[in-house]
Amino acid sequence: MSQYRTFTAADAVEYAQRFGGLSDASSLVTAEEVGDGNLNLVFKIFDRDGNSRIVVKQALPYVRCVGESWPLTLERARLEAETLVEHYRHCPQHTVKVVHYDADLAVMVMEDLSSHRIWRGELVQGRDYPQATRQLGEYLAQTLFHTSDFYLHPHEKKARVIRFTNPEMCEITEDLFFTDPYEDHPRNDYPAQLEADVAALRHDERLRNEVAGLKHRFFSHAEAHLHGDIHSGSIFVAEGSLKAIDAEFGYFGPVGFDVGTALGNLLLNYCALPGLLATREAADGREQRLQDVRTLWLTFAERFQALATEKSRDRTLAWPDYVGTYLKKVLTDSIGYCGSELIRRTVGMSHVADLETIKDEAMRIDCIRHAISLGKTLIVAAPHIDNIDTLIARIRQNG
Ligand SMILES: Nc1ncnc2c1ncn2[C@@H]1O[C@H](COP(=O)(O)OP(=O)(O)O)[C@@H](O)[C@H]1O
Ligand SMILES: CSC[C@H]1O[C@H](OP(=O)(O)O)[C@H](O)[C@@H]1O
Repeated sequence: MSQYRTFTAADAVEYAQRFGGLSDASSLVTAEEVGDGNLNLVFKIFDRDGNSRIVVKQALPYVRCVGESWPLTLERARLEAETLVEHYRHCPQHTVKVVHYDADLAVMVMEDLSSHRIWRGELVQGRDYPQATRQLGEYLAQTLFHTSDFYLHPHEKKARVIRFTNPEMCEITEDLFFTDPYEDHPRNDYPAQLEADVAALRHDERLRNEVAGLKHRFFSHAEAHLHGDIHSGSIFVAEGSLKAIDAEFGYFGPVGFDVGTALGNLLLNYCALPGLLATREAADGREQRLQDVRTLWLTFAERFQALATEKSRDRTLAWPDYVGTYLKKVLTDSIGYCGSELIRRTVGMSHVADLETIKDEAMRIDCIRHAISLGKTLIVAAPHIDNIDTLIARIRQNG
């Protein structure tokens, strides 16, 4: 019989006292539920002085933003905790530290990142964190290289693919990214004024063919242990610091999916900036986002290449030219998945604050239209773009 029960604030305090690993645990007295994501409960636990000290996250047996009509596996708490532990092993400087995990209660306790802010909110305000994209590139290179066939023994890799098989969470991505936006689906959600733009996606044969390929690779290419949902709302930043959280979509999939999701969220902000900031600041912000796209890819690719040169364990994959050949394929995938993130966040059910908070309705619709059009362009162009400067030129051409 499962011990699972949904935590109250009092339960979360008691749990943090027992399992938070703090030497002054009895000073923890109150909790506030701060979850603003689509799926789970998140409690900040405060001490007597009102300082937030530790965080307790619990999976609900359903999708929080929809309700009990959409049941969802509690197993996602294990997948999240174990993915974060694994990523922390390879990149502690850019991964939240998990202190404790409990399968029966679907709860994990983790370090409190209240000194940081969620990156998306900062991007929406036009606040720049100059080191963030370099740090994100480092996180992606370290976590994806060390969980790939370049590094892991083939037996160990296969055992991990099994341990991190994540069918229910992957199904959400499979549907929301690659199916719904290209069909007339009730979960889709976009302004009526964009009906013609969205209908055109359904009838674009080249686009549909590329999206089929992206979904097929998401199903079948177990290249590395992905974060699985590395958007700017899953990343905390502070001056000189970046930490990834929220890894419940973690599984072994195509490396370009993580890189492309991260790039896509920079470009969602790029599309939204004209609606968020005054003309001059928006133009500067957009230039900065394009530089961020460049820095993110180059840091990821250079660091992955260096790790492969230094640490590849498989003698065949260690052939000096091979990592370059592989990274070209990763760039193609990344551009495709980046385009699919732009489309699923505008046409599909799950939207982003960058676009949703634009106050002027006509401007908001223009920005969403731009994101859809850029997403479509990138998905179709991806197989023909073989370097980052061509990608940036293509983004500029699109407006
Ligand atoms: N370690 C943490 N420290 C401080 N706040 C956190 C931490 N983890 C999550 N949060 C807060 O909870 C919110 C939701 O967390 P998230 O992991 O994104 O939930 P979900 O899985 O529902 O998307 C975050 O946007 C952030 O405000
Ligand atoms: C029905 S889940 C929709 C959406 O929510 C997840 O994001 P988050 O956990 O950060 O709120 C993920 O991106 C899913 O695609």
